[in-house]
This record gives sequence, structure tokens and C-alpha cells, in this order.
Amino acid sequence: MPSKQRKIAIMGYRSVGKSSLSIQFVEGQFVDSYDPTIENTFVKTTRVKNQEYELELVDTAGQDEYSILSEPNYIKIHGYVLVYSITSTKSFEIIQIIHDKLLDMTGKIHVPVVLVGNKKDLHSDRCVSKDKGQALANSWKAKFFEASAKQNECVDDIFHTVLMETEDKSDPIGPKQMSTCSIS
Ligand SMILES: Nc1nc2c(ncn2[C@@H]2O[C@H](COP(=O)(O)OP(=O)(O)OP(=O)(O)O)[C@@H](O)[C@H]2O)c(=O)[nH]1
Repeated sequence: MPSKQRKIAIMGYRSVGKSSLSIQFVEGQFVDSYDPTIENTFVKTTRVKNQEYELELVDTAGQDEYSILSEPNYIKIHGYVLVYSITSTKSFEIIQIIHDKLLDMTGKIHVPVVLVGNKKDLHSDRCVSKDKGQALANSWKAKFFEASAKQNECVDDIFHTVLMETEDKSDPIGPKQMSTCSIS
């Protein structure tokens, strides 16, 4: 099968771990220092269920409630990874605003999305319950993961799942891949 080109954007509030998840997936390492992103693109070839993908991963600058999603940046994006931190209620509120803006911008009622609650390793700082994350994902009809970029928990599953979400449901790629990380 020829490889497929996919452009995925990773979005969310500042400092939730968008770059850390991207770097963990693409380079297999965790960088502990915090360096705010302007915008960065990673490229990786990856295989999901016998299908090879040329993935272009756009690591966006953190958004807040006032950010305007300018259409040219989001053109030809096949799917979105929307990230909040389980340690930040604000980031959970912002992710809902970002999702609404995406629907407005695309004019669609559903876009291929995976919702991620990152920093799962910071148990004692948790502010957003797993149930709340799951309920939000359900309301979007989206897959949900709690993940840790630091401990490399569920990171591959996030990106493999969003790639599969970009497939037409009738695509012969087959049923969705499930793993112990998959919550919905
Ligand atoms: N404990 C823990 N820390 C994390 C995790 N992911 C990211 N961090 C830390 O959180 C901080 C922010 O991470 P980034 O990956 O830069 O966050 P970002 O969302 O790309 O930030 P912006 O570019 O400002 O939007 C850094 O200090 C990371 O080391 C995680 O899973 N666990």
C-alpha cells in the first residue's frame, strides 16, 4: 500500500505539554526544560495497521480564550490532538473553547479529534478527574487518553489513533486499534 500523507495539529493551552508529547512521539525523549513554542513542525513516518503514514505534526503556540484561529494555518489539516493538563482546570476550560472554534472555523459538526489529559504522572496535583475528561470526549464523539509525555505513557496510541480517525469510516484499514491506554 502506498504511504498516505497526513497533517495533524496539536493544540491546547500554554504549557500543557504539546511540545513534550510531540518530541516524545517523534524523537523518543522527554525534555524537562520549558521553552514556549512559536510554531514547529515535526515529520515522522509511522505505520499503523499495515498502513504507512508520512506524518507532518504541527506543534502550535499555546492558545487561550482570546486566540483567533487563522484559517490559512489550519488549512489541509486532517486531524487534531487537543491537549489539556490534568493539573490545570483552566487548560480544561480552554480546550472546550478551542474545540468550539475549530467547529466554527471548519463549518463541520465533527472533526477528527483525540482529546488528551496530559501530565498523568502528577497524581497529587490533579485538578481534572478522568471522568470529566471522558465525558467531554464522549460529547465530541472523540477518543480520550490520559497520558504522560514524561513517562511515555499512551503517547504512541494518541498519534496512531488520530491517524486512524482521519480515515474514512469505510476505509479498508479496518477496525480501530485498541490498547490498554484507550479509554473510550
Ligand atoms: N510531570 C510532567 N511534566 C510535563 C509533562 N509534559 C510536559 N511537562 C512539562 O511541562 C512544561 C511545559 O511543557 P511543553 O511541552 O513545553 O508545553 P507546551 O504545551 O508545548 O507549551 P507552549 O509551547 O507554551 O504552548 C515543561 O516543563 C515540561 O517538561 C508530563 O507528562 N509530566
